[in-house]
Amino acid sequence: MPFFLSTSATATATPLCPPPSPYPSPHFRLPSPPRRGLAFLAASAPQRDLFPTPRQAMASLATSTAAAAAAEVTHLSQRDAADIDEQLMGPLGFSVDQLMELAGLSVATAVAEVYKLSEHTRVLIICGPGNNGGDGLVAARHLYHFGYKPFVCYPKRTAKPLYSGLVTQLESLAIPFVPVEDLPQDLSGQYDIVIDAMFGFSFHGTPRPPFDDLIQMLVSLSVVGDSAKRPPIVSVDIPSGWHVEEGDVSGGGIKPDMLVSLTAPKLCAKKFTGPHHFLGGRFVPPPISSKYGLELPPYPGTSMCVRIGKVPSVDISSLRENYISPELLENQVMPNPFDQFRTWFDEAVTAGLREPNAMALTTVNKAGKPSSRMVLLKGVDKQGFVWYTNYGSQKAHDLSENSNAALLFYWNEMNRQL
Ligand SMILES: NC(=O)C1=CN([C@@H]2O[C@H](COP(=O)(O)OP(=O)(O)OC[C@H]3O[C@@H](n4cnc5c(N)ncnc54)[C@H](O)[C@@H]3O)[C@@H](O)[C@H]2O)[C@@H](O)CC1
Ligand SMILES: [K+]
Repeated sequence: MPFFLSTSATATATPLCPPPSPYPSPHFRLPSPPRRGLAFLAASAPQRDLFPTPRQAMASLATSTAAAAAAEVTHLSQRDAADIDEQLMGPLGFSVDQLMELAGLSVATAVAEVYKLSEHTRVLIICGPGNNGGDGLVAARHLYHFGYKPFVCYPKRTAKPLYSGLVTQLESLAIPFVPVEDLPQDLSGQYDIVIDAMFGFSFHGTPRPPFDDLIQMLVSLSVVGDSAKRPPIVSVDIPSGWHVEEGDVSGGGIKPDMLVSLTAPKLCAKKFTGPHHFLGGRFVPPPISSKYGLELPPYPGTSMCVRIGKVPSVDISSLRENYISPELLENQVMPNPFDQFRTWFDEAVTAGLREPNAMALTTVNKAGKPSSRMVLLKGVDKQGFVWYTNYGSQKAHDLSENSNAALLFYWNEMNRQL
């Protein structure tokens, strides 16, 4: 029969311990000796100790990622890409400004998803004369608003109101426009990301000046051995200079680290071997999907981009986050840890964190073997923290043998754990 457990085991703890950070952090102390451990209280609540929502969400994310990797994603010919463009902006009622805005936003969100602001701040966006360049101008604006520091190289400006408007918008943000001749031959020292928005699906032949030199600059960048020592290259829709269908025919072209395909990948994307392939341009209406038989991965939630293909294997030791938080000193925290918990919990809820009531519960059996699992907080008062479980669970067994337990809340987005 189900019941719930409440604990006051951590009532005397000082429950304030931010993740590793430059400021002094109070310690989490287990009470010594612990109070009356865990009280088994009769209740008729159903078993709720699982974590259905995030677990299901994880499963569905894993499934959709794997599905996207496994399923044959449609690749468009140059002709079909241009046809789709025409139909979107003809019978389907879109304007070029709208599509460009959504495309540029997709590029910016994909970049921000992979290259965290804390490690990649300065972004050089090299823009070409057509709509691919326009996507770059839009992405520059969004990246600025995300907190990045964009620099734009836009050597062949198009004298149309759409483009001059985008330039004015960037100028109003004091985003620097860098002339080609002012770019250093080696971009590594000055930029943390380089976005290639020179040419998209209308590119033909061989690149003409000044884009030939700019492409060579990116080629030299991509041959630097240690990828950690150079800015990653992000290509918008097509790696500039590649044949739209055949790819890098000469083998001497740009080797981007990331490709953001728009609407649907073009045929050349089959030759892309970099670690990050994303799809953007979340505007494809059903008449286009059915006419061209488009098989594309679903966009998760409200995202403007979705990863296509395999998730790259990560070097675990390279994962790190620079925590930037206001100072937290012991004399700033409330004397009663329950009051402090309530204040922080309310802040976590107000900040819109996903399941701020999720907590890790660690129990220990009579042999001293610890076990941890996630449970959901169901209440808190001066008596302690409440969650639900049933007599048959391992945690219930452990608690009946050993009343010591620990709880951990981890509110990553707020740099707080408790
Ligand atoms: N429906 C879609 O698929 C959308 C497409 N968008 C973007 O639009 C791009 C296509 O835009 P455009 O058709 O304007 O074409 P591009 O941006 O691909 O390039 C066309 C421009 O490049 C020049 N050019 C072509 N070959 C050259 C060469 N060898 N040397 C020097 N210059 C050369 C042309 O004279 C023209 O000015 C897509 O790749 C994508 O980035 C987005 O803006 C919006 C939605
Ligand atoms: K490009």
